[in-house]
Amino acid sequence: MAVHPAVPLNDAPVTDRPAGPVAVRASGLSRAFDGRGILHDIDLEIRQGEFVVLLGRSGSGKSTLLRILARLDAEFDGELRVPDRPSVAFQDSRLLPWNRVIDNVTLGLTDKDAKRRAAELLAEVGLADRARAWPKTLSGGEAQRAALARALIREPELLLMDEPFGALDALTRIRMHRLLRTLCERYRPGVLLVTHDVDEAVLLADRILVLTDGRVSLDLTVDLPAAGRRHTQEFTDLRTRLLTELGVEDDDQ
Ligand SMILES: Nc1ncnc2c1ncn2[C@@H]1O[C@H](COP(=O)(O)OP(=O)(O)OP(=O)(O)O)[C@@H](O)[C@H]1O
Repeated sequence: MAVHPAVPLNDAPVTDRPAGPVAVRASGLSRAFDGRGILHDIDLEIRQGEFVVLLGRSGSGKSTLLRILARLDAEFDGELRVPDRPSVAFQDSRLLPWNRVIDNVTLGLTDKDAKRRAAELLAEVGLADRARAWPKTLSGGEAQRAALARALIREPELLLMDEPFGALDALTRIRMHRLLRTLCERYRPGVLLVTHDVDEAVLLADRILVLTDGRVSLDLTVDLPAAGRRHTQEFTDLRTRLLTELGVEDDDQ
C-alpha cells in the first residue's frame, strides 16, 4: 500500500464559512488491514474552533481514522493535510508516572514560559493544588484534566480525542463535558472527539459524523446553544435520529 506522508497545512482563507482556518483536511482516505478494507474513501474537513464528534458502532473504524489523523499510522491511501503535531488524548490519560503533574504538562517544551503557562492551565482545569503531585495519586477525572492541560498548552490547531471520558463515572463525565466545552471555546482548536455515546455527541458537538462500516453515513450540523441543550426537544429528536442511524433501539442505550 502506498504511504502518503502528511504535509503541513497552509491556512487557506475562509471564504464561505464563518469558522477558523482549516485544522485538518482529508480526501479519499482508505485503510485496509491484511487486505480487509476498514475505511473507505473518507472526505473530512475540520476548521479551527469547530467541535466535531465522530460516532459509530464498535468496529466501524473510528479509532483507525483518529490514528491516521494523529499521524500515528501512515499506511493509508488518499490525501491528508494535518498540522505537524496535533494534540491527542486517549481514554487512559497516559501521564508519565515518574514525572510530577506539572512536568507532564510541560513535557517536551523548552521555553522559559512553559512552567508559568502550565500552572495557569492547571488552575483552569481545577488542579492548581495538584501541580506537584505524582500521577498515581490522581483520581481518573483529575488525570484526564491533567491530560487536557497537557494537550492544550501547545495551543494546538487540532485536538484529537479517543473516548477521553469512557472510563469516568457519570457525574465526573458531566463536569468534564462542561470543562472541555469551555476550554475549547477559549483555545479554539479544531476538535475531533471519538465516542460511541450518543448523548455525549449531542451534548458536545457543533457537528456529528456517523461512521458506518468505514464510511461517513451521516454528517449533521448541530445548531443548538451549548448551554441547556439536554432539555430541548431538538436534543431528543437528534438523539432518536442518531440511535436509528446506529441501528440501536432507544431502550438499549
Ligand atoms: N492494527 C490492526 N490490525 C488489524 N486489524 C485492525 C487493526 N486496527 C484495527 N483493526 C480492525 O479494524 C476494525 C475497526 O477498528 P477500530 O478500532 O477503528 O474500530 P472502532 O470504531 O474504534 O471500535 P470501538 O468503538 O470498539 O473502539 C476492527 O475490525 C479492528 O479489528
